[in-house]
Amino acid sequence: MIHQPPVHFLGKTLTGQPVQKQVRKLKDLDNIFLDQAAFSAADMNRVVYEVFSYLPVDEGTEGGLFFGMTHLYPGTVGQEFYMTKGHFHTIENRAEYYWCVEGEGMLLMMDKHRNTWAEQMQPGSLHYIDGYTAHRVANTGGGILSFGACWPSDAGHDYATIVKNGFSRRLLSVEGKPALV
Ligand SMILES: O=P(O)(O)OC[C@H]1O[C@H](O)[C@H](O)[C@@H](O)[C@@H]1O
Ligand SMILES: [Fe+2]
Repeated sequence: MIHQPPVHFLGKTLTGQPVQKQVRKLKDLDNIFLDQAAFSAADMNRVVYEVFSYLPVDEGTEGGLFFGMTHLYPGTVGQEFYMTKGHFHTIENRAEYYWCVEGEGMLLMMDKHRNTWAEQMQPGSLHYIDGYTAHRVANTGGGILSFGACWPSDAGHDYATIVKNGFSRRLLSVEGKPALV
């Protein structure tokens, strides 16, 4: 039997059934940004990013893979660029790939010892995120940053550790340029 694949990935667009769309607004990113005054003054309904996910197996399936496309909008809160919440995986040893399709950004990674480093994202850049490593993406450009992701379906997302302790370094816009401080 010959099957048509159910999902198509054209440029930065993921379409077909079953693709799920998740929208994250500023109000979903409480306790993420450093400048709480700037955060409180901002429009909480502002969309920061959208994630389109292809989840062909149930969440938690050992050995399965998920696929996602994230569109992260440009913007800042205080001196910080719009960024994803960031997470460790609940099953800590699970790795992930990110790759940049469009735009300019920075992938922040932090290991269990709280060492933080960053990789530059530009169209075509491929990023291997090892297990035990928290990951967050910031949009440092003037347009949409689109990146793909592929991760194990049993990895899970541990957001709580990042909401509580953050990353050990922050990516700030200093004179319009990204600086890890
Ligand atoms: O989950 P966040 O930290 O908000 O990042 C946004 C999303 O980025 C990628 O698409 C990941 O693969 C998703 O698992 C993640 O949900
Ligand atoms: Fe992840």
